[in-house]
Amino acid sequence: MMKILVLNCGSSSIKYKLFEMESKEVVAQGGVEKIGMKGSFLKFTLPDGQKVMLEGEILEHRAGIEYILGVLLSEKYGCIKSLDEIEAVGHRVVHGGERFNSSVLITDEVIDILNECIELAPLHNPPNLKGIYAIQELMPDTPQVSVFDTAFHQTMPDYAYMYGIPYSLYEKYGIRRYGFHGTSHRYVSARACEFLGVPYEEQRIITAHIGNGGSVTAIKNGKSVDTSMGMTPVEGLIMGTRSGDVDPGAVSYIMEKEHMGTNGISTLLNKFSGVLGISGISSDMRELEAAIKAGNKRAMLAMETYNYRIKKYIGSYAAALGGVDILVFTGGVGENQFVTRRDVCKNMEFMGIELDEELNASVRAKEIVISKPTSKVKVVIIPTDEELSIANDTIEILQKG
Ligand SMILES: Nc1ncnc2c1ncn2[C@@H]1O[C@H](COP(=O)(O)OP(=O)(O)O)[C@@H](O)[C@H]1O
Ligand SMILES: CC(=O)OP(=O)(O)O
Ligand SMILES: [Mg+2]
Repeated sequence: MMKILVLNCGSSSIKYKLFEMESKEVVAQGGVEKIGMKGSFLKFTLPDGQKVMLEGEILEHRAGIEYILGVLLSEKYGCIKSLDEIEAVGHRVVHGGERFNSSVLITDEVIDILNECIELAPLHNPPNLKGIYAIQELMPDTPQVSVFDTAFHQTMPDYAYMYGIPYSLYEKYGIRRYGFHGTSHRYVSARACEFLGVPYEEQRIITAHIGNGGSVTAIKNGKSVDTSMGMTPVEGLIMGTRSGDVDPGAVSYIMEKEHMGTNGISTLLNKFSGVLGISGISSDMRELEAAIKAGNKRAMLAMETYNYRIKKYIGSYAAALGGVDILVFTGGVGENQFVTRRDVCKNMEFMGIELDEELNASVRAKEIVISKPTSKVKVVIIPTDEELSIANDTIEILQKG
């Protein structure tokens, strides 16, 4: 029985899923949170759905992974007898720069390149690398695979990824659009075509991955041709705590007025902006909805701004693609929150989008068509599964040898 461990190592957290690959079943899942902080813990879900939380002093990523492996092996909560049962480990790696257009087996050379990519993603790549190093130490004979957020978007044409700044900055520092969430955009777009029974290589698809972070991607004939996130995951949509598009002139103005340095402005735009920043309430759409119901005006404004930005990206990508065949909603918000889907699709009949509003309001988190039969654009919900996609890539790379 072939098992694959998938790891998503963030700055202070590690999420994991262990897959049984014959059945594609998740046999264990959970995560470590608050690494290096007070009150760190490991939380996981047992096969019967029961949640368990174990506190522990988890000072760094290696300790977190050791803790996870310990639980997988434990008599009480475990599901494996030996680490040898884990055939390979697949990692979510955020930034692969221009060097990777698909998933790869991790070698010393790959690790060197990942280290070079740290400059492009200082918040994301270092913890990803820590996870890779920890597995090298704890399971030295187990192959590891790196699955990049950026890889799927490497097919973008140059005119879509260039910024309007001096070309020398692209040459010197690689400043360009890279795009993220590629594993999700690739998975849901392909899955939508399977579900609808149409050939992936012949569709114009817009995928809206709307979770805590969010991005919209234009996909033509199976290839990403544009995406809303940029050199970093802060561009594009308004997100839970990230600003999305802001006039660069406003950024330098804020820095001057508020006496902010580069760290200050980065924290402001990444952690205190977006839905949280506008509403002053929360980054979580469920809490925003509750506040709207209670009559909070700024919560309402945050929601409208958020939905409007998604609509604008869909309109611009329809232009980029020369029309749309399929519109996919995914991610925590895209799958669950019907209000966002409804408002984004409102008054879009001119471009062939006719949402079945009643159906839309009654469904969540399952594969379903939510457009009317007469709608030229098929609007679908496809729950994303980045971890399964990473596990599938990992197996594929192993089998290629
Ligand atoms: N039932 C729901 N209704 C509305 N929004 C939801 C619901 N469940 C989750 N969300 C939203 O989805 C977000 C998490 O999305 P997710 O894709 O899981 O994020 P990430 O993977 O980036 O952490 C939450 O912050 C919340 O705003
Ligand atoms: C890369 C990235 O932005 O990921 P997330 O939106 O899941 O935080
Ligand atoms: Mg996400």
